[in-house]
Amino acid sequence: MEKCHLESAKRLNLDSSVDASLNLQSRPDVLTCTYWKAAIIWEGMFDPRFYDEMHKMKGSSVALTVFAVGRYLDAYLHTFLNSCEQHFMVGLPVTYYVFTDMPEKVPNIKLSPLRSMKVIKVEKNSRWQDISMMRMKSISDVIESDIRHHCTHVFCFDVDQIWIRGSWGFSGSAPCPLLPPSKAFLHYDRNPKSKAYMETGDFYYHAAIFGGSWKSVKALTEACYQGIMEDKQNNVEALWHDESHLNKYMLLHKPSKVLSPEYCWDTSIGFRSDIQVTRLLWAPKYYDTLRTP
Ligand SMILES: CC(=O)N[C@H]1[C@@H](OP(=O)(O)OP(=O)(O)OC[C@H]2O[C@@H](n3ccc(=O)[nH]c3=O)[C@H](O)[C@@H]2O)O[C@H](CO)[C@H](O)[C@@H]1O
Ligand SMILES: [Mn+2]
Repeated sequence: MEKCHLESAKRLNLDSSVDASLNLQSRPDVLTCTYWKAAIIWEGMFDPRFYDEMHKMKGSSVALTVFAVGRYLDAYLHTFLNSCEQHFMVGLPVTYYVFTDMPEKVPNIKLSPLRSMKVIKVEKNSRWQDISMMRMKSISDVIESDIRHHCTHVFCFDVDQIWIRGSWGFSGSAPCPLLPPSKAFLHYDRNPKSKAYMETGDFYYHAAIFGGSWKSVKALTEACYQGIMEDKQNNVEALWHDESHLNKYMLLHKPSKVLSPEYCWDTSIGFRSDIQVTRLLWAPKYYDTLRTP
C-alpha cells in the first residue's frame, strides 16, 4: 500500500496552522497524505477540539448548501437537516441554504443558537441529470449574491445522506471531497468530446460533499458549470454529470485537504477494517420512484 512519507504534519502544504497538529503517523494502515502534500483525514489523526477552538477564535462561519427538489424533499430533507443539527459543525455559526421548488414544504426544524436557514426557490428541471448539474450554477450564484458577505466557508451536500458522527473541525481553503476505493477510477469520463474527459486521476472524488473557503468553492462551482454548459453546446453529457466535472476540476486544481471514505459511506459496502468510524452515510436510494418527473 502507498504510504505518506512526510515525517510530520509540519511538512504538509499547510493552509491553516492547526493542520500542523495532525498526526500523519497515527494510521499506518491507510494513506494519510497525497503526493501534493495535502492531508487525507482519517479517524485518529486529529483532535476536533483544536479545530473548533481555532475557528471560534477566527470567527469562522459556515454556509451549508443542500438541494431538495421534487420528491427528494419529502424523502430526505427532514432527516438530513436533523442529522446536521446533531453532528455538523456543532457550536459554530451555520446557515443552511435550502434550494427547492417547494419552499412551503421545507420542514420546520428547531435550530440551535447561532444557526439559521434560508430557503431559496429554484425551478424544477425536468431531467434529474439537470437538477443535479445545475446545482453548480445555483451555488455559484448564491455565493456571489449572499454567502460571500456573511460566511467564511461553504460546504455543499447531496440531500440523500445522514450525519452519524461529528465533523472534522473543518479546514481553511479546502475543497475536500472524498478519497475513494481505487477501483473507482473506472468512473472517470472517457468521452474525449466532454470537458470532463480524463485519462487518469489522483482519486475518484464523490460530489456528495465538498467545501472550503467561499472563494475556493466559487471557483470550483463556476468552472464546473462552464464545463457543463460547453458540453451542452456540443451535445455531450459527462458520464456522472456534475461529479465528472468536479473530478476534472480536482485533477487540475489539487484540493488542500481530502476526506477519507468515513465521510461518504454506504453501509451496504460491508465491513472494512480501515473504516474505524462512519461519519456521513448514504441514505437508501429510491431512484425508480424519486427520479421520475
Ligand atoms: C454520492 C455521490 O457521489 N453523489 C453524486 C452522484 O449521485 P447520486 O446517485 O447520489 O445522485 P442523487 O440522486 O442523490 O442526485 C444528486 C442530488 O441532487 C438533488 N436532487 C436530484 C434529483 C432530484 O430530482 N431532486 C434533487 O433534489 C439532491 O440533493 C440529490 O441528493 O451523482 C450525481 C450526478 O450523477 C451527483 O454528482 C451526486 O453528487
Ligand atoms: Mn446522492
